[in-house]
Parts: sequence; C-alpha cells; structure tokens
Amino acid sequence: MNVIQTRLPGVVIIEPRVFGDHRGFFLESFSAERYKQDAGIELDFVQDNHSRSVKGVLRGLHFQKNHPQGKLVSVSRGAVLDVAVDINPESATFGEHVAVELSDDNHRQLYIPPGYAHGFCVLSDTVDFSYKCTDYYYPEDEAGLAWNCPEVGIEWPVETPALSEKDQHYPGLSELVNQLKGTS
Ligand SMILES: Cc1cn([C@H]2C[C@H](O)[C@@H](COP(=O)(O)OP(=O)(O)O[C@H]3O[C@H](C)C(=O)[C@H](O)[C@H]3O)O2)c(=O)[nH]c1=O
Repeated sequence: MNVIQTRLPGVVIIEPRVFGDHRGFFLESFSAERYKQDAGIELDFVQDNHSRSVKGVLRGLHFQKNHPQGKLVSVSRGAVLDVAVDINPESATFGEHVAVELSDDNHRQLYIPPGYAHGFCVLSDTVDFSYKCTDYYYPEDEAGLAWNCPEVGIEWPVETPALSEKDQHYPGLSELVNQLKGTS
C-alpha cells in the first residue's frame, strides 16, 4: 500500500494495493500490523460506522471534545470530498485543512487522528461511507465547527449543501476555541 503524508500532522492518505482481474477487484481495507507500521496508526479501532448519503449532502464538521476519535474513512460506493480541519489552537497548523477526494474508483482512505474536525460532501448520486473509530460514540460529547467557516475557507463543491439541523448551527473557529476554553 502507498501512504501519502499531508500538511496536517498524522493525517495520511492511504492507497491500498488493489488486485484487479476479470471478475473485478480485491483489496485489504485494513490490517492492524501494516497500518501501524506503514501509516503510523498506533491506536486500536473500537467502533465501525457506515452512512449512506445522497448528492449534495454535507455531514460535518464534527468531533468529540473529551473522547476524541481517530477515524479511518473510506468509500465503498460513490465519491466524496473528505475534509479534516486542525482545531487545536496550540498546533502549528491550527485552522488549516486537508481536502481529499475518496471514491470507489481511487479506493483512497484517509486517516484522521483524534483532535481534528471531520466532514465530507457527497459528489456522486449516492455514497456509502464507512469508517473505523478509535473511541466510542458519546452523544453528549459531540461538538462541531461551522462547515462554511470563513476562517478555514474550505472550497466545498456545493454552495448550499443539504445539512442536518445541528450542522446548520455550529460556531466558527474563533468562537469554537473560546467555547472550548470556557471563555464564551
Ligand atoms: C456518529 C453516530 C451517530 N449515531 C446516531 C445518532 C443519530 O441519531 C444518527 C445520525 O447521527 P449524525 O446525524 O450525528 O450522523 P453524521 O452527521 O453522519 O455524523 C458523523 O458525521 C461525521 C462525518 C463524522 O465524522 C462523525 O463520525 C459523525 O459525527 O446516528 C450513533 O448511534 N452512533 C454514532 O457513532
């Protein structure tokens, strides 16, 4: 497999080895030892998630405050623009983001370590989105960053995405940092 470092510490693009033949293809979507050795994923995964979305949907930008999750994300059918944002004010890349197209054509995965905000926008008619998490879901611990925060400046492929109710009301980066510090 091929691992591509990004500008965000620990966020890596993984290109599994794909075995194609007249029947179709085969790939190993995860291997604990190889992903630890080659992609630097030291944490164990404890929960797998699967969501299906239609074109124009945007889910994000989410994170858990006290139970931050590392996420190994991939697309089994369709295509998304997947985004990770550095929300750590102590980080040298604070406020920066990485945006990567993941699809059932390029078979790319993205590993996002704990401490980043994550989201994606659907490019295909539908998408089946799967990801492994390094901690469990704690609904009371959920938080988010506004998908269209001008301080981050993500160039989403849609101007008016379909959002969940909660995804319409998250704060921008400066307000988020103040909230997390308890100063607002
Ligand atoms: C995340 C999650 C949700 N749920 C339940 C809670 C809701 O009743 C329902 C839909 O949840 P939500 O609208 O938060 O789902 P997404 O908008 O896809 O959230 C995810 O979207 C972005 C892309 C992420 O990176 C996170 O993994 C996650 O926040 O599933 C669960 O039961 N377990 C879970 O782990």
